[in-house]
Formats: sequence, structure tokens, C-alpha cells
Amino acid sequence: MKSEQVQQKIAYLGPEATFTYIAADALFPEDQLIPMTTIPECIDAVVEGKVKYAVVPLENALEGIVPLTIDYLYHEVNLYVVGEVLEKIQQHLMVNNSQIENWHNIEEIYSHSHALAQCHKYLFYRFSGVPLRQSTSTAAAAKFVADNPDRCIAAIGNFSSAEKYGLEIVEKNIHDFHFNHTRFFVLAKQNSRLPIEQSNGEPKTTLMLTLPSDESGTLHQVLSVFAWRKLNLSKIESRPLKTGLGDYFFIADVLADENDVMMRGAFEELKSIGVTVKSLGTYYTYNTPEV
Ligand SMILES: O=C(O)C(=O)C[C@]1(C(=O)O)C=C[C@@H](O)C=C1
Repeated sequence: MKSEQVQQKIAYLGPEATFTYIAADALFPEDQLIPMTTIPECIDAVVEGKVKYAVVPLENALEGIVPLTIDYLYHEVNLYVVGEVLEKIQQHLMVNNSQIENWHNIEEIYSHSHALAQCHKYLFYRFSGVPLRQSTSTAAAAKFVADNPDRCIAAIGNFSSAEKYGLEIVEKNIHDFHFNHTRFFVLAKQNSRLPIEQSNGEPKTTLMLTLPSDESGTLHQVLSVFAWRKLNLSKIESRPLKTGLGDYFFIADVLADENDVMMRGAFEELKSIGVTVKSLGTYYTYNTPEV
């Protein structure tokens, strides 16, 4: 996405060559991408005004929501979603050049917890008993393996991380299901939108809904607010409120613009039944080219 004349700063879950980096680079090729070690660090960088945007993973087609991202947005900060990026995820097993002959006897496998989970079946059948070690990201795992050429260890990550850190891919496409995609949020301080060009052109709004109390039928009432207005929900999911067992908030994605008259009406009606609505804003969807 071409920015104005000045380079903008964009925080992402680093180091270079993570899946998040690929998403950030696809959207902001002209800008300064700043690697962070954790998702909260990316988000805080926006809050503190150190960067204009943060790109963070939100949801994976195999593993579901990235709880840290959604919980941090609900509990800790007041930011908006200005765009979402969809990326095809392909996981590969990689080792140091010096270990190519030994790769069948790998002693430890490193990756991000979501990447390990996406390859669960493969790891179970192929490397049962081999310790799985969590890294802060797939690229951090690749870098760690590259920095330890004498150890018989492997990383799981994408093609770019193998290339960037000089590792050899010994087994390709080890994720358990073919349809593996991850959705990333682009976060900003202001409720704005990235340009519609290069997007799919369809507005989507993410809402966080807190229901009044545990009364029967409240969720049904909430859903009917959207249903009779023909507002299409592409997702609804609950997350613990962290106030006690059984206490939840809901995240709903609505395929509509928050300024639409029907959406305004829905917000009013939700308020009238005691539901607290926090809109993270309306945004467009962008795809990354396949790597
Ligand atoms: O570790 C990375 O490369 C990331 O960008 C993080 C992350 C995630 O949090 O889900 C992103 C996409 C993949 O689903 C696996 C890992």
C-alpha cells in the first residue's frame, strides 16, 4: 500500500521473515517495518505513538483465535482496526546445512506455539517423543536454529525464514490441513480505514459485546438484533471476561459499515437491552501474494 511521501513506522511480530512480517510487507512495502518480540509490544508501540500502525495475528483457520491479541484489545487498550490481511500459511521443517544428513534424528523442534499446533498430527506421527520448544515466532525459531549449527535441532516456519536465516527445508508443507490461512489486524489510534484500493472492497466491522448478566435468552436477543436487519455476521466467538467462570464477552464480525443506518439502529437496540457495544471500527480486507 503506497503511503504518503514520508515513511510510516509499522510495528510487527518479528524478527524479519515471520508470517506477520510477510503480511506487513505486503501492505506497507514502502514503509519502515519495526520488529517487536511480542504481540503486546506491537500494540503498545501504537498506543505510545512510537509507530503509526501495528500488524498482529488475530485468527488462524486451523487453530482459531489468537487469544493474546483479542484479550489485549478488550482489556488493555483502546485502539481501532483499520484493515485486515489474509495470508496463506505453509509450514516447512528446516535444519542447518550442517545437520542435513542427521535430520531424521532431530533432538528438538522449535517454533511458535500456533505453528507447532498447526503441524500437530505430522509431529505426532513423524517425531513422536521429540521435545517441542516454543519460540516467540517462527522466524525467531529459524534464527535460533541458524545460530546453533552444532545442534541437531529443527525449526518450523515459512520459506522466507529458511532463506533469510540460511536454513535448508527438509520437509515441505507439514501443516495438518491444506486450507491454512491466518488473518492479521492492522491497528491504529484513530478510527480510520486504509484505502479501499487493493482491498476486496467490502466493509467489515468488528464489535466487542458485553452482555448485561447471565439471563436466559440474552444471546438470542443479541443475534436477532442483527438477524431481522439482515446484517450478516461472519463470525461470533466468546472469550472469558476473566472475572469468574462462565463470564464471557463476545467478538462479532459484521459484514457492514458501522455508519450504515441499519448498524446505527442495531447499536441503539443493543444498548436498550443492556448490551455494551465497543466497535473496533470498519475496515477492508487485503490479501498477501502467495510466498
Ligand atoms: O510466528 C510467526 O511467524 C507469526 O507471524 C505468528 C503466527 C501466529 O501467531 O499465528 C502467524 C501466523 C501463523 O499462523 C503462525 C504464527
